[in-house]
Formats: sequence, C-alpha cells, structure tokens
Amino acid sequence: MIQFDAVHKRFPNGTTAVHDLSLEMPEGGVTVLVGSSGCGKTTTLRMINRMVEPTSGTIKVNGKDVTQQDAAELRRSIGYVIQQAGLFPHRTVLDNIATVPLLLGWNRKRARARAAELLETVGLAADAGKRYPHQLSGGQQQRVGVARALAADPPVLLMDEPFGAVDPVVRTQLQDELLRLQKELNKTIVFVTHDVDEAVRLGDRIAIFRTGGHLVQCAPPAELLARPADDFVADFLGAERGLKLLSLQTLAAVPQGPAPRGGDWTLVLDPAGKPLHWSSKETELPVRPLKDGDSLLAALNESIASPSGLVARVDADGVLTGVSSRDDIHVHAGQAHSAARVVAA
Ligand SMILES: Nc1ncnc2c1ncn2[C@@H]1O[C@H](COP(=O)(O)OP(=O)(O)OP(=O)(O)O)[C@@H](O)[C@H]1O
Repeated sequence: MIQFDAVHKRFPNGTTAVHDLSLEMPEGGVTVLVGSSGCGKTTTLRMINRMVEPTSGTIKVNGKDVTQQDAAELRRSIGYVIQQAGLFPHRTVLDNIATVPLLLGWNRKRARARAAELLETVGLAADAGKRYPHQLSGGQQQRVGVARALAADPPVLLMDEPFGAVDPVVRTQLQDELLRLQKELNKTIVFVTHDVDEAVRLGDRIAIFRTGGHLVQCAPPAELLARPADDFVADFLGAERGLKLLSLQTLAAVPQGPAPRGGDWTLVLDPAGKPLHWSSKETELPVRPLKDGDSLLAALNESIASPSGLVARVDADGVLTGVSSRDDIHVHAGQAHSAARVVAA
C-alpha cells in the first residue's frame, strides 16, 4: 500500500503543486490520478519514488517512509513508465528492458533472459528485442516501456500518461494488455491520465485533483460516476457520465427471449446457429451480437442501432442464445444507476 499523509509540495518558485494530500493507494490495485493540466498529478506520482521531494508530510510505501530509504535504491524497486516510453535510443530493446536488472547486479545472461521473457509478456515478437527503439511503432515502444518497468518484478508501478501519445485504437489495445497483465501480476499501480474514459476503464479507484494540488474526491469509478462529490467532479466526468457508468456493468442480468418470427425483421442464422444479419422484406442489415460479458453501454448502443430494436445475444462460441429488447435494456440501465447510487451512499 502507498500512503500519503498531509503531503505538501511547494516548489522554490512559490508554486504549490500538491496541497495537504492524504490518500491511500491500496496494494494490488490501480489508483488513477486525473485532473486538469497542472493540478499536481505528476508531482504526486514523482514524490513516491523521490524524483521530487515533498516539502512536508510523509509518504510510505508498504509501511516504510520513502525519505528514510536510499533514493537510487528506492527507484530501482519501483517501476516507472512515462509517455513516449523514454527508452534509451542507442540501446537495443532487450538491453533497454534489462536496464534495472543489470543495475541490480544480475549477470548479463540472466538479465537478457528475463528481458526476452518480458517481451513475450507484453505481446511483442522475439525479434523486436534486437531492434533499436526508433525501429518500433509508438505503441510497440510503450510496450517496451512497460516491460522495462516490470523487469525486476517491482511490487509498485508508476505510470505517467503511458498511453498518451498513441492513437485511440492502439491505446485501447494497450489498456486491454495492462488489464490482462494486472490480473496476473497484481501490482500496486499509480496511473496518471487526462482521459476520464481511460481512468474509468483502468482504475480500481480514481482520485480527482483540482488546480492547486487539491484532491477533490477519491472513489471507485462506479461510485464517482453515480455520486460526484461536487460540480467540479461532475463537470470533469462530463455530461455523459450516466453512459460511462453503463460501461462498467455487464449485460448478463438482462432477460432474453426467443428471436421473433414473422415480424418486420427476422434474425437470420447460419447452420451452426450464429447470427448473420437482420432481414426484412426489402433489405438486410448487419447484426452485432453481444455476449454476457459485454457492457450495458454496448447493449444500449446496439439496441438503438438494431433495426428491430432487439439485441442478439450469443454464447462464447457465437451461437445465438436469445434476444433482449430495448425496453429491458433501458430498465436495467436505470436500475444500474440506482444501485450504484445506493452502494455509494
Ligand atoms: N520543477 C518545478 N518548478 C516549479 N514549478 C513546477 C515544477 N514542476 C511542476 N511545477 C508546477 O507545479 C504544478 C503541478 O505540476 P504537475 O506537473 O504536477 O501537474 P500535472 O497535473 O501533472 O500537469 P499535466 O497534466 O499538465 O502534466 C504546475 O503548476 C507546474 O507548473
């Protein structure tokens, strides 16, 4: 666990970057720091590994005050990933990943073997190891950045807008990859982003900061979306925060019934029972079947796009299990909101 207790940071030029911050970041969880530009997110992050020293207050990592530890040693025990990866341009990818193990005194063979293993962990082909950073795409470089941070298996990972410089498709892939890795690795992660959707997707808890380094609210995403502490938080989450909450709920509990026959629209299946398209007398339109694990937001979207107003539901093999109506999805969307408000109260 990472604990901030009454932490204050004032830079020599008089700027207060962090104001009286008390915050706990649970072990094995992802805490996301969000807020407008200049509100103190990066300063907060960098105080954890002593790249910035607090003016007052204490920060403990796993019960130990960071200022009582050797700064270089502390940094080697905490993974750090930044935007555009920050890789060493004249070192191969493998050598980049092996940086911290080598600093820790591992022999070259062991460090290289660990680096090769991590390449695979972060979804890169083995031959990427021999290349130099500029020979990789931005998304691939970010993966190398994550691999480098994980090399010595640190319990804590600090990530400062790690996916900020890649396009939205690659960004989603990198987020998926991080969620997958986190299921296996259970690191204590502190993640800085500007992007509310990214925060909702990745965070077990989200801490929202206001200019001047004030923490306004820290809560799990569903609680934050259902009960923002004040107008600042509500505005920051955006007008469509109701829909964002639906992105956290699955479709599983929405009832389903048999696909209609003889109406305006018929759901056409292939011989294996997999939906092919919606068909009417005049035309055929695409169907986008959903699985139980898909979100209520995806279901709502599909219920609006579907010509029949029905959402086709399929099992893991893509075989039709039934259809859900627009009305049922709406009712569940409303119930999801009420439930989140009650839990948060
Ligand atoms: N070394 C420094 N000296 C003086 N002021 C600084 C220093 N580093 C940061 N600041 C100021 O402290 C405040 C907080 O900066 P910080 O980088 O922590 O914010 P941030 O929320 O991470 O911003 P962004 O989202 O734009 O990266 C800003 O006003 C910034 O200008």
